[in-house]
Order: sequence, then C-alpha cells, then structure tokens
Amino acid sequence: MTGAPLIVLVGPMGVGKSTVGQLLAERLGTGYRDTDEDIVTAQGRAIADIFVDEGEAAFRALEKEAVRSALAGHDGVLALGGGAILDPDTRALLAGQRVVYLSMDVEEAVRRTGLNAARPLLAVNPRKQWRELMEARRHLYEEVATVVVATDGRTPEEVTQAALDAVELKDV
Ligand SMILES: Nc1ncnc2c1ncn2[C@@H]1O[C@H](COP(=O)(O)OP(=O)(O)O)[C@@H](O)[C@H]1O
Ligand SMILES: O=C(O)C1=C[C@@H](OP(=O)(O)O)[C@@H](O)[C@H](O)C1
Ligand SMILES: [Mg+2]
Repeated sequence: MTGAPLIVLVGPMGVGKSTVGQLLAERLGTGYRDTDEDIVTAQGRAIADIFVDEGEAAFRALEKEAVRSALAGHDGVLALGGGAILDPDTRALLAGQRVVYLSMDVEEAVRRTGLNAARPLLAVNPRKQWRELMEARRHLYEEVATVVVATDGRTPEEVTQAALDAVELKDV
C-alpha cells in the first residue's frame, strides 16, 4: 500500500489512539497501522525496554523513521505514539494530512493510564507528569491537527463516530 493515510491519529498516551484507530479502520473498511507496533516488531523489544536500554533519544530516532515510513507507505488509518509530534520534521510531514487530535483532561488521563509500566513516561506520579507533559505538548498537537475530538466521558465507539463526523468521511 502506498499513498497518504486516510486518517492520522495524534494525542497523548492513553487517549485511545490505538483503540479508536482500529475501530475507525473497521468502519472505513481500510487497514490499520500503529507506529509503536512497527517499532516493537522491527526491534523485537517492548517500547519500555527500548527506553530503559537505550534512552528516550534513541527511541525518538526510531520513532521518527517509523512515522516517516508509515506516512509514505500506508493509506489506511495510522496511529502515532503520543510523543511523535515532538519532532519538527515529523510535524512538517503532517502538514497537509488529515490529522485527528484525540484529547482528554488530566483526570481522564490518569484513570486510563494509571501506573501502567508499559508507559515509562508516566511511571512515577502520573497526575503531575501528565500535567507537565500536556503543558509541553498541547500546542504541538493543536498545531498539527485538522480537527480535535474530545474523548472525555465517551466510549471508544462514540469517539470513533465523533471522529468520522468531524472529518466528514462516510463509513462503507
Ligand atoms: N474512550 C475511552 N474510554 C475509556 N477507556 C478508553 C477509551 N479509549 C481507550 N480506552 C482505554 O484506555 C487505554 C489506552 O488506550 P490506547 O488505545 O492504548 O491509547 P493510546 O494508543 O492513545 O495510548 C486502554 O486500556 C483502552 O482500553
Ligand atoms: O507520549 C509518549 O511520549 C509515548 C507514547 C507511547 O505511545 P501511546 O501514545 O500510544 O501510548 C509510546 O510511544 C511511548 O511510551 C512514548
Ligand atoms: Mg497507542
């Protein structure tokens, strides 16, 4: 498959990019791809292990390449890792794409991610870390977004429908 993705999902970890991405792909009858999964498959290691073994900078380099490759080689729904938009080259590549920013408030974030060890950036004091993370990133999500879809108090199915309505793509 080649060409630009139909939809690219961005937003903080735990907001539902992977869950909603798969539902969106089903509704649109297209493929689903997730850059975190691409990295895990290529490296044969969990994301958390890459962070621990090699550090965040090494992970970001792998992520940048995974996103570049997926944007060029996937025409379905693409979910990015929550920190992918930190890279300026990645943000430039997202310009002109149909980008859906899934958003949520801090309390919803803590409820969903909790103390999940698979998300190393939230391993200690998740509420404080989530706040700081969003202060640093919110404007970047907004910068790349075509539309913003709030997920608070919505089921994954409701978020999926809201995203379809927002981008005005009809499911088949
Ligand atoms: N709308 C939602 N409401 C409640 N829980 C959700 C919702 N969307 C996702 N979740 C749950 O939150 C967690 C993180 O979802 P995930 O899709 O992995 O997020 P992301 O890929 O953005 O990190 C999972 O346990 C998932 O089942
Ligand atoms: O926000 C981040 O910096 C990260 C988000 C994670 O992906 P999800 O957003 O899918 O959880 C994963 O890429 C890694 O743990 C770093
Ligand atoms: Mg994910």
